[in-house]
Amino acid sequence: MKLGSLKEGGRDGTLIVVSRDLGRAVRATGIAATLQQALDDWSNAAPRLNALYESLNAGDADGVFDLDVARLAAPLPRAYEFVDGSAYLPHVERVRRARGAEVPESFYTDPLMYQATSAGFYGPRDTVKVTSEDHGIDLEAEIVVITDDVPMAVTPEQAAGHIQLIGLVNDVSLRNLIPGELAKGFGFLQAKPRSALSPVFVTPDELGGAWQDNKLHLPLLTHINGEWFGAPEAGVDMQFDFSQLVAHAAKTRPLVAGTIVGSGTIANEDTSKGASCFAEKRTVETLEQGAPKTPFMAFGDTVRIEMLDADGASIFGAIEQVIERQALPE
Ligand SMILES: O=C(O)/C=C/C(=O)CC(=O)CC(=O)O
Repeated sequence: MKLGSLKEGGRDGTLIVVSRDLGRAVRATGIAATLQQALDDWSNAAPRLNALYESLNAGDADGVFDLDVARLAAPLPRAYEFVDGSAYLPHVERVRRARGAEVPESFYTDPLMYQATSAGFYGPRDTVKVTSEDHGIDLEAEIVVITDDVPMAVTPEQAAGHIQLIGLVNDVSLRNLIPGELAKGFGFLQAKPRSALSPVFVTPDELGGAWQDNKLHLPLLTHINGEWFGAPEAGVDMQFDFSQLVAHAAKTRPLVAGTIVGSGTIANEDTSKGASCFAEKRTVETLEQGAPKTPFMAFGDTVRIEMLDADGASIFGAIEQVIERQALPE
């Protein structure tokens, strides 16, 4: 099934069930007011939501309306946790090379992960607000999974059973703030502002054969200002699958229902697939042409991130955002 949230009813939005073709929706009133509420009681809520999804697709649900993506909040407008991995080593190698840092051997056996911002997510059409272009405005196109309650110290095999929903994220990154911030040794803060989530999250069964071995085997498409930017294969070069990433996050603490676990920026060894962030594109240009040619994003630029199924249909809907200057408070 496919689930989203309307920008109505409070800070956590209003849960809706969305048709497979993303054209229609129905409020999940009577089952759960918000997606977080549904995840808190997933074993009861999921079958009831799924029954509503089936009747919506069959055309016999009540209260159906046409879906307007502009009215959507992020499916989880705020979440208790967002932990973001970095499972695609070609990305790690390139961004580190760009700032003259080494890739330790342990990164190939022990997932890299940080505690990201979850207090507020942009909706799929919300503008990205940044105070200055000098920050080096970048996107990171990624896949996320959403868990139910995960006990502490689960194995990857056990963790796999706790992956309930899958979606996309634009992990907005401010590249010029990263070197100084990471040099302090405490991790990202100012360099990782709010991220945007896809219009809908979907259950793994919605992905058919594309969801295998806890990886999503499809390309993730990014366009910048309407131009193709990249379509790396998400099932290729993923060093750690989602069950390993969830188990890693849960090693010393339980994860609460609604925890969002990110894959890291989708990247392939094969540079002909393009990039999912400007930092990588600039590194490839430096290697091939001696210097980066493509600037980071500017105010007014648009980013579009989407994944299509084998028939060319959008699975999660598109994240489509304009970069906008945030005025300073008076
Ligand atoms: O090491 C750096 O300079 C920056 C790293 C990231 O921004 C990585 C990150 O957010 C995780 C990922 O997308 O793979």
